[in-house]
Amino acid sequence: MTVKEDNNRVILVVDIGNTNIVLGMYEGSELLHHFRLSTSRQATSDEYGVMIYNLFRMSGVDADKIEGVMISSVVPPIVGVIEQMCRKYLKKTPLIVGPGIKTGLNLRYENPREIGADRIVNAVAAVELYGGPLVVVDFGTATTFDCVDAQGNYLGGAIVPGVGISTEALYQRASKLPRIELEKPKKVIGRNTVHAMQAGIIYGYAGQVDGIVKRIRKEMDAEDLKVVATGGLAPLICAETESVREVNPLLTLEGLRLIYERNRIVKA
Ligand SMILES: Nc1ncnc2c1ncn2[C@@H]1O[C@H](COP(=O)(O)OP(=O)(O)OP(=O)(O)O)[C@@H](O)[C@H]1O
Ligand SMILES: CC(C)(CO)[C@@H](O)C(=O)NCCC(=O)O
Ligand SMILES: [K+]
Repeated sequence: MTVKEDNNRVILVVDIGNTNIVLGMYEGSELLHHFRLSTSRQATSDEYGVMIYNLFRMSGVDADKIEGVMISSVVPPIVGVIEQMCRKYLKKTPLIVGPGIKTGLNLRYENPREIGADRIVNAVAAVELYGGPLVVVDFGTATTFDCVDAQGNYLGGAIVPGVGISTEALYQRASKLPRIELEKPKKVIGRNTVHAMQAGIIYGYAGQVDGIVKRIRKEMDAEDLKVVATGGLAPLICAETESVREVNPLLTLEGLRLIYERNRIVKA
């Protein structure tokens, strides 16, 4: 790994999800490193501090070079723990996506505070990279659909049980169904249990995306709607969709970086 010797500022972005905490280190617009930790509701700020310390050491980035930290969280109890970790180990007070943070979007949810921060962050990145009108699909713990029109209005969207949790429920609740490897089966008509489950999950989720997108396109009256996807399972599912044009696994980190830049207070 290369160690950057220049004095350029580095920012740390942190996406706290229900399954994973994803961290990215950016120098300017360049993503130097990214890491995925499993979300632990028990871990203390010191335990997260040890992880961060090791990640910095492993990647050869000097923690003193961190100019600032931008966090989004959809797990309320963890954000305070990570915030404390940043203060103690990085000597930085992080910015947190929420009220008071500029996103550049006009949030048209009935109650904007209710929108998951990750959904806002995805929408910000997608608008910047692809331009509206668009829909972002994120295959995380939940699969989320977020719509933005050509004027930058965040319109809302849809929330579906995610691929991982629905597959887990099937295995937990049906005695004869095993835990399976998620890979594309050769045919949609499965002739054994594993192939039948793989067909149902992969083609089912792909069809769900195409079906919801079709309705969104109609409701937004946007023939030119762009469909962008992110999240761990996006490549697998989206290869089977007709509507998804772009898969960008790092969309949420990009969004956090953009929001940081829009809210950065330059110290004299
Ligand atoms: N190969 C796989 N087989 C089965 N389930 C998987 C696989 N890869 C990921 N998952 C599950 O899919 C879900 C989404 O995974 P992913 O890693 O994209 O989460 P994430 O985007 O970090 O989610 P969040 O942001 O909500 O924490 C998780 O519940 C995960 O356990
Ligand atoms: C839907 C999830 C769980 C996806 O991570 C998250 O965005 C969330 O908790 N949202 C809050 C509800 C909403 O966005 O309307
Ligand atoms: K996510």
